[in-house]
Amino acid sequence: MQSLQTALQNQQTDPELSQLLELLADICCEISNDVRRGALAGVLGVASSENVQGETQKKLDIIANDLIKRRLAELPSVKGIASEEEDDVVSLHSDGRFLVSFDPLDGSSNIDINSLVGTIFSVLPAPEGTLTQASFLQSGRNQLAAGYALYGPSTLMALSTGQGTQMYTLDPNSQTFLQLEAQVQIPATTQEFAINMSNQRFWQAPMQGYINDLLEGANGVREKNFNMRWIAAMVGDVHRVLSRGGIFTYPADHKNPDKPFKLRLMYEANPMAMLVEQANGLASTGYENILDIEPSGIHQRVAVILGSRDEVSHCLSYHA
Ligand SMILES: O=P(O)(O)OC[C@H]1O[C@](O)(COP(=O)(O)O)[C@@H](O)[C@@H]1O
Ligand SMILES: [Mg+2]
Ligand SMILES: [Mg+2]
Repeated sequence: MQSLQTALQNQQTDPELSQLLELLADICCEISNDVRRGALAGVLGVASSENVQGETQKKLDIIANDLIKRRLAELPSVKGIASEEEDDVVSLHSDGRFLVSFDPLDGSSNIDINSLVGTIFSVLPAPEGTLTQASFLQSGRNQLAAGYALYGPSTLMALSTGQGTQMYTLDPNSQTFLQLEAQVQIPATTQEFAINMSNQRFWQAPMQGYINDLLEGANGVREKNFNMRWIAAMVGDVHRVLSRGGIFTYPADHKNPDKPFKLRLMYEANPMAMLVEQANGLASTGYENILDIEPSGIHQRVAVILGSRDEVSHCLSYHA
């Protein structure tokens, strides 16, 4: 198995970008060690704070955020960062070439039940001039790299630099990532969907119609049965989609009129959309390809429908 470092060299990745991705991998390895030690490392439970989005922070949200911020500051090529757990962007090196957006810990509600969590990251080119929020407001098509680490029974990492999506596994002995798959391919068809069904009555008509037809299974217009999975961590649900196909969606809902969408564009939807598209899948809001969205804010939220190409297209036909 080739190491992440060798794989990036073989792909002729820009050396400074490789250095950044290797650092991100190293940081994820450190977070993985904290997650594994759990209560022994004192990382479980809630912190006494809220993030900019009014969500209660878990200790591990803050620990992971501070670790990523501190370690990325070591690299002169990083101009600034944006994080789910930071109100504003953070300036690092004024001459840096890269911007990094991240969700330090995705699936926070899973931490205390010892279930799947992960870290999601996205790398953009840094525009010239002073760093502001506007520096980050670039469409997902501009991403130089996107990836996630999944802290599960083993620690895995999915990564794309625009040359397909690769999957790596963490070797706990050498503390390095080794390549499992050089070209992840999401099957075009599926019989598996992922959605938080408890929000059903709050969805808009197109999603109501689509999910109703899935639930009717072999007796309905789809003429086949569908299975449902919901991990409650996007990183886990997207990992399943990359592993064996499926459709994952967090659609618009009117449960809370001030918050029609759940997932954040810059550090959840965009990096996952890149990984999925690079693995032959599709990622849309229902009306627009996620990677084509021109962002309006670093914490902007969007509807997400992603996964197996034919199934996502089928779902989009309800939105047409
Ligand atoms: O609570 P719900 O509706 O199941 O939402 C789960 C969704 O929320 C998230 O956990 C949000 O991410 P954070 O944990 O980073 O806030 C997604 O990963 C996941 O898909
Ligand atoms: Mg998240
Ligand atoms: Mg998070």
